[in-house]
Amino acid sequence: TRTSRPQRILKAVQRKATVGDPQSVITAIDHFCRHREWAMNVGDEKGSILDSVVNEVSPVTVLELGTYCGYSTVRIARLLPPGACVITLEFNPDYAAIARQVIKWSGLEDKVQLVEGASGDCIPWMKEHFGVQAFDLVFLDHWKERYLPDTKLLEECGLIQKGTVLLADNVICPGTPDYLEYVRNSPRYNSHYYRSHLEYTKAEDGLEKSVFLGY
Ligand SMILES: O=C(NCCO)c1cc(-c2ccc(F)cc2)cc(O)c1O
Ligand SMILES: [Mg+2]
Repeated sequence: TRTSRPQRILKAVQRKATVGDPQSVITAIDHFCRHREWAMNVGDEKGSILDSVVNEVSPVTVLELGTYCGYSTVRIARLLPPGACVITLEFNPDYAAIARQVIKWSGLEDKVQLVEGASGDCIPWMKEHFGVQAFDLVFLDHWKERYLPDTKLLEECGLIQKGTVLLADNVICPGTPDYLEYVRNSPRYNSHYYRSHLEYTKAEDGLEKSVFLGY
């Protein structure tokens, strides 16, 4: 049977990127997805906004919801200082298997913990299992209907504390209307919309950054 799209993305990384060079992995995936086959990576345009938020927050612990092929995991991890790490959750085992290899090719495996499972099941175990107090940055990029319930679950588990920054992909396309309404109307969040485009296209999309103000 045919290879999968994630397998073809990994092949492009292995053909075009240099082992241990995260930027070359990012460039190889963006080139493949722009010129060969579209895929749902955050991409270079929104990726630059992600970079600027990571640099502004200088997080010690990052939670990424939705790994896919590991493109944004590599973007985030390449900016982290020694001792900082990103925990990334992926429900789909085929995506997780490819992401592990992409992350390894980039040489950033020491800064990444990839967890396979459903966010709703894994989040309640984060504190106990990973010794996490609270996340400094959460990048939401998984099933769009899970953004709001998982944000509420993170609040209930005490994994979001005063100053925690939530950065959500795809708030326009495919769209996360209930999540947007919540963070924009809640007195406990300060929200800002970064207007951009759906990865590798001219369609509008954007990132919503929401800072938790505490209770
Ligand atoms: O579903 C998504 N992510 C979770 C996967 O487990 C996702 C989808 C799309 C997209 C797809 C189809 C289309 F027509 C437009 C957008 C884009 C993204 O950036 C995404 O993150
Ligand atoms: Mg996305």
